[in-house]
Amino acid sequence: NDTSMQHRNLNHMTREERFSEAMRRTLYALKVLLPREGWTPVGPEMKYLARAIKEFTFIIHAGVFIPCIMSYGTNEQIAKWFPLAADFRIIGTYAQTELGHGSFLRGLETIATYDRANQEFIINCPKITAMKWWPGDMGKSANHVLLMAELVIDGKKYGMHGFMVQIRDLTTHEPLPGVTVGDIGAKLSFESVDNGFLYLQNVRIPRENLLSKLSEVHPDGTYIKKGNQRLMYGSMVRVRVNLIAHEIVMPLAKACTIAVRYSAVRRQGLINPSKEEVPVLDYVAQQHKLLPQVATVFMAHFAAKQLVKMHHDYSLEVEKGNTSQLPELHALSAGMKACLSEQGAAGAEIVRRACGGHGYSCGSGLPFIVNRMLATCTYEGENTVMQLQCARYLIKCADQAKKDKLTGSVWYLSDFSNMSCTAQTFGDLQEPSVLVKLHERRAKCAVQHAGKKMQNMVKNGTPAHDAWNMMATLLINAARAHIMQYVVGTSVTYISELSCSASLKKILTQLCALYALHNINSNCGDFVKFGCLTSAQCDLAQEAEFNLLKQLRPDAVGIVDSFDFTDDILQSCLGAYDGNVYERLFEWAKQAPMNKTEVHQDSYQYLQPYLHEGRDVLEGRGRNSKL
Ligand SMILES: CCCCCCCCCCCCCCC/C=C/C(=O)SCCNC(=O)CCNC(=O)[C@H](O)C(C)(C)COP(=O)(O)OP(=O)(O)OC[C@H]1O[C@@H](n2cnc3c(N)ncnc32)[C@H](O)[C@@H]1OP(=O)(O)O
Ligand SMILES: Cc1cc2nc3c(=O)[nH]c(=O)nc-3n(C[C@H](O)[C@H](O)[C@H](O)COP(=O)(O)OP(=O)(O)OC[C@H]3O[C@@H](n4cnc5c(N)ncnc54)[C@H](O)[C@@H]3O)c2cc1C
Repeated sequence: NDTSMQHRNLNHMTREERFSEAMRRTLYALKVLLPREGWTPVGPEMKYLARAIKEFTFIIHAGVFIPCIMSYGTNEQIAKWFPLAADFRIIGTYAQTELGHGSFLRGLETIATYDRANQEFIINCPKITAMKWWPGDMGKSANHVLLMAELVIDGKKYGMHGFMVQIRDLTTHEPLPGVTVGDIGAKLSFESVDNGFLYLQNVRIPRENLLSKLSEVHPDGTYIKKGNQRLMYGSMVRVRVNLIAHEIVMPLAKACTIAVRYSAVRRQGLINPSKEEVPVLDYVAQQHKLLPQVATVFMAHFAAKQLVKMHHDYSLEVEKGNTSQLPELHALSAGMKACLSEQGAAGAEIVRRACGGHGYSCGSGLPFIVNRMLATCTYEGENTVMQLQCARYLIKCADQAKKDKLTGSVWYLSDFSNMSCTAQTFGDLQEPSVLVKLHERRAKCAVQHAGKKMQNMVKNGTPAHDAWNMMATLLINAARAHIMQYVVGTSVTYISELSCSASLKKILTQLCALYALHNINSNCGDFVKFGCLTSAQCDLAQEAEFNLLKQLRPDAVGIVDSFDFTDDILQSCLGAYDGNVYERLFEWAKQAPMNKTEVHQDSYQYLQPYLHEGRDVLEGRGRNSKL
């Protein structure tokens, strides 16, 4: 209710206005509304803040830079940098991606050379492709970066390390000597974020600015490893775990709220010719577009909660020096981020398109969501690369399953019990336990299929790396199948253990079954190819999905209302709670800058001569053209 937090209409603002407004609102929220002892930008309030603000800035500062200080810094370094960053007295970003490399981290070219005489690191981007490119908050906001660079001592390379580098003067905010920094320009979305470029030339930093939890350089240049070097990748794992809730589940929930509410209001066409126009939500085709996406919100939310818990438990173990869970967590977080961002981004576009022309209007609030969700398929690990990372782990586990009983998220790879499906009716296929088994069997077969294909190629003399490259599509499918069985399995467990009313549990169980059946029907080739379902059972699976659409239709609006987004957050003429779509759209359009004058003078000057000729002809004073 604080007017300082109300959103002006973003679509009618310039990019620079949105950048400034997001910064004002974010700092107001964090510094005025939230100042409490012990508050940190990575605390529980963030999920409320992320809900409460449609566009905020300092996402990387709060979501990546600060957690990295905690992950990579020694206690002394944390004590120095964390309070400054948590209180926004320094603004940082995570500068890893370069103009020439983003996915292949071993190819990064920025160099940090140790200067023993002065006990400093000299940071250099040796060529244009080494320039840091993309980091959020870096173009105009950040005065520090957590720079990921190749450490070099006496000509020897030690791999990627994290360095704290100041890039702007703390008084004037001007770039420091050797620093060329700026905004990378207009993007598909994230208008309020200053993703930036950073070119460093002979920038010197003290030895103490190497974040040294995992390794350190002594004054004489001796390099000491202090832990599992794969923890150097740990920040990416944490962000992949966290971004699912913030950047996939929540935006998709907003898009579904808008599209379902609008579909309940928008009347268009007839089902029964003798009756009146129907709300488009009565069309089964519309239900088939919208309701599986609503189900995805819930299932992704449940699976993400489980992943966050797994990451939390893993983090406690790492503190004790036990990193044994890291490979599974890396594979699961990479696969979940990739598969759920793929589903979420596609789902947001499906529901946008289901809103017809008004879904194409920025006044619907949907283009903002769709464009922003598209970025989740690229940042924090491009999806293909992430799926292949997940597949790499699955293939290794499938080999191990031949001799060991596996546990954790891959346990099903060593489950050799009879997994044939005996479903005789569509009701059988709505049973959670049947759906879980079907997904486990499909995943197991997909992983084994990809592995077998590669083994056969290698047996016939193909080098392993070529076999891997040629079977990449099968490997990606195996990763998707693995994640789908994880999402379905964890959701079924979560719902069964949820203490809630029977009516709510019934709805959640129906949504879970809808999500699983929609996935089966969208991938029935796999389910038949791997012998999970017969062709007749595939027909039953379709019948089962349609039956659930019918059962869920009456509660569709109530279900999205339960996401509880305010009109101010949705910023949607189609999704406002009162359903006054047309009045809101008209009011919104009238506020467009184009309409601040009746005649748009800048364009009218070009049109005027022709219009006056037309006027003269029509008023009998001019000659008509020969056309
Ligand atoms: C004020 C409001 C605040 C709101 C806060 C909200 C917070 C939450 C929301 C956050 C918003 C999100 C914004 C994100 C912005 C975007 C940021 C970025 O994009 S940062 C840059 C991200 N970049 C990447 O992810 C790069 C991807 N590439 C890689 O990770 C690696 O290059 C690679 C894994 C693809 C390959 O690495 P490489 O060293 O070549 O490894 P190999 O493939 O050879 O594998 C070797 C070995 O290492 C293991 N491995 C690889 N990665 C990891 C890892 N991350 N963790 C653990 N282990 C890892 C791999 O499994 C192999 O193991 P092996 O046993 O040998 O099989
Ligand atoms: C909105 C946004 C915010 C970002 N914020 C940050 C940030 O704060 N900090 C930061 O460091 N970075 C950030 N990034 C950069 C992001 O991490 C990279 O864009 C991402 O890692 C992909 O790297 P790339 O762009 O170099 O693509 P590349 O790695 O060049 O990949 C290009 C394409 O090649 C294919 N490909 C690449 N490798 C493989 C492979 N091994 N197998 C098969 N196909 C492959 C894929 O199709 C891929 O899409 C951001 C990016 C975006 C879009």
